[in-house]
Amino acid sequence: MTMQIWRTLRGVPGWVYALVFAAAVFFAPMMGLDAANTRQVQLACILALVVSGLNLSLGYAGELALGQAAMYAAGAYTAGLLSQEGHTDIVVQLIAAGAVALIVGVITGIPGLRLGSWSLAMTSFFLILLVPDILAIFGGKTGGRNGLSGMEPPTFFGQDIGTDFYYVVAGVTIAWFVVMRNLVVSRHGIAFRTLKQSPVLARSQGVSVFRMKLLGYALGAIPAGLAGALFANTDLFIAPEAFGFTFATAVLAASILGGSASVYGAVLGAAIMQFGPNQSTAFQEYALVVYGGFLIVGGVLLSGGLTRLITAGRRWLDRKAGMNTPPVPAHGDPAAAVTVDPIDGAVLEVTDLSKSFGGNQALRSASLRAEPGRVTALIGPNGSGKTTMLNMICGFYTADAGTIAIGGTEVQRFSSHRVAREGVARTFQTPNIPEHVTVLEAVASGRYMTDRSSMLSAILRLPGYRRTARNDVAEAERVLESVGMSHLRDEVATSLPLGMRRMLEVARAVVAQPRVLLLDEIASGMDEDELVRLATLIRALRDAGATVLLVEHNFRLVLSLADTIIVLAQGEVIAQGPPAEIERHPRVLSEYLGIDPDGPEAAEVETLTR
Ligand SMILES: Nc1ncnc2c1ncn2[C@@H]1O[C@H](COP(=O)(O)OP(=O)(O)OP(=O)(O)O)[C@@H](O)[C@H]1O
Repeated sequence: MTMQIWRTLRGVPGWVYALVFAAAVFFAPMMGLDAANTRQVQLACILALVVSGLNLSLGYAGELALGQAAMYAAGAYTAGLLSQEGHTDIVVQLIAAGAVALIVGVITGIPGLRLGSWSLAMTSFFLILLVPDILAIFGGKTGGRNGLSGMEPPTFFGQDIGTDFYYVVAGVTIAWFVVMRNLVVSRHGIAFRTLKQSPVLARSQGVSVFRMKLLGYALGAIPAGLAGALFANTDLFIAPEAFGFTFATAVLAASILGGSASVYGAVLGAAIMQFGPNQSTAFQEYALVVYGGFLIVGGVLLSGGLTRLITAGRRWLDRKAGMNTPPVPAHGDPAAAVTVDPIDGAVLEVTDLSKSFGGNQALRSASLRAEPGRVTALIGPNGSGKTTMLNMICGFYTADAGTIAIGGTEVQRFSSHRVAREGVARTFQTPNIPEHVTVLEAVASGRYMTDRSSMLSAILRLPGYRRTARNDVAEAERVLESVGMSHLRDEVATSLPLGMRRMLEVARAVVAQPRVLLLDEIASGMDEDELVRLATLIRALRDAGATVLLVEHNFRLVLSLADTIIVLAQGEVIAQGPPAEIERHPRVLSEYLGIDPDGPEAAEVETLTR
């Protein structure tokens, strides 16, 4: 019975719950909520806005930045000063506050992000410490440490808002959360998560890490600015203490406690904070201690905050209700034909490439050429430089000497996201898949550079975005079908077994319609069926016109797939040619396979590979 109710509840789309909750918050005063609690909900909404900004930059873009308190101050003082000057319209104040906060975010974010590592955390931390001093310097206008008073009550197109101000706060908060939700579920949101987990993967998909992190931080400034304007109009008085270090810690604690990688975590964290410690005046003295406690509970004990706990509970109930389908082997005939749209492959030409790491010469004047419509395999013993070669083609390392050309364009000086934009897609030796995304989302994320669509169009759900999102899903479903994994589309991608995670990586690279496809040891961990599927897909890609460069230890697979084999040993190309030639090459037999070229084993290799 209980499980039946659970199944029914799970059948209701998630947005319905969000809508009901939003309506309950919006209409709370009409439904009889008293004035004191209405004020608490209003303050919780304002805090939730600030926390959501931190979630965008910390939880999604992976950058610990505490500057939200400063942007909150920027928004509040912008609204306050406008109000003093007689500009009481709340719409004007909100727009101005959001814009000023955005400018503060961009200006303070650039140096912090340029320096990399912990720099943004440090610069944003100092920004908070500077807020009271900056306000004191402009004391004539801001009232300095005494605070800014003399604000006029807010108006809406000339009408006094009065006690209806609550609806403005609730309305702005709900609107922002819709915007944020639209953003995080879009391809840009997945790109943020990818970036957080693996900047290397994000770059390989054409994402500019600096630009994206700045965008996350700067976008997070907007709700903080809006919250500032709303806060300033709540009591028509603001003072520097409201925006200091204690507030910044409260925001961080709420974010971590609620779950920073979650839209709803911001609401949950802010609500707990507002209805818990913030309500009591006796608590002020111990504020930092309590926030520290929340940080420990949220960050260390819960790891992922309360939303993660809720998700785990939901999964547990799903399992109890028999709703979880455990990953099962791939569906369908592994050898079934796969159709791939024609691909405009590009010639990959590497000439005299050298690279050393300290005294270790990983590549010595190595050259290779991979052509469209052909599978070129790169083989060699462990440590011979194969992965280094792929990493250099992708722009992860700079060359000591030599050139790399894709379709005639020299790319050896390009940053890795620019190489990706030239049409290079790759898989990784250790599968690199963002956490908490579904199989379908993970595969579709490979299309980030295909059919580009702006963040604004994603936020506003414009027709262009809807079309791109539809194409992303259709294309990802099609490729998943061809690798027999379409039934796993809604599984958590990282929960798949190794062979399937590798296949997922191949699918993710394929949806990008790459002109050059680099596959790094994808066969290890795959079972026989998966190997057949993989071979079928690679042949289909080749026949569609892609340039495939395959780094592989599975010699049998290499011999059955490759048109040309290039053999590396100690960073040097020691042999290249068609499979029939390579399998008899004495140096390949002795250095790669460790077989005496004249012994009986050499003949065995030939029969094995027939
Ligand atoms: N980032 C790095 N820093 C220092 N040395 C490196 C780095 N990357 C590779 N090397 C060294 O370069 C040499 C070539 O390594 P690489 O990983 O390219 O070989 P590989 O042929 O791909 O080996 P495997 O088959 O084991 O993956 C090795 O000696 C390795 O230790």
